[in-house]
Amino acid sequence: MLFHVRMDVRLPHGMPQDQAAELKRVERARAEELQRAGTWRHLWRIAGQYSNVSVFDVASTDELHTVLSTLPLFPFMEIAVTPLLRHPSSIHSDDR
Ligand SMILES: O=C(O)C[C@H]1C=CC(=O)O1
Repeated sequence: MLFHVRMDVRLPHGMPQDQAAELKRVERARAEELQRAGTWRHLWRIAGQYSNVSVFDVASTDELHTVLSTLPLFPFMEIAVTPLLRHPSSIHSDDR
């Protein structure tokens, strides 16, 4: 199942820089791991914002929730999820 996910990161203004840097480091490591596994299919920065649009490929909404809610930055993100399905006019033979 494919899901479009938008994440808006909202780190507290008072968060110490070293804590923010460590959070970003572990978030990046987890994001890379999920991309290598094929779970996090696309990851795009939204220009001018500390936000991304992503596509996740998971077996269920339960799995998506588990993946998203265990991201290191999860407590500091607003997340919007949109389920996707193949468009009938798509010329692509798979869902990639
Ligand atoms: O930077 C972000 O958009 C938030 C999050 C997503 C991947 C990552 O490394 O951090």
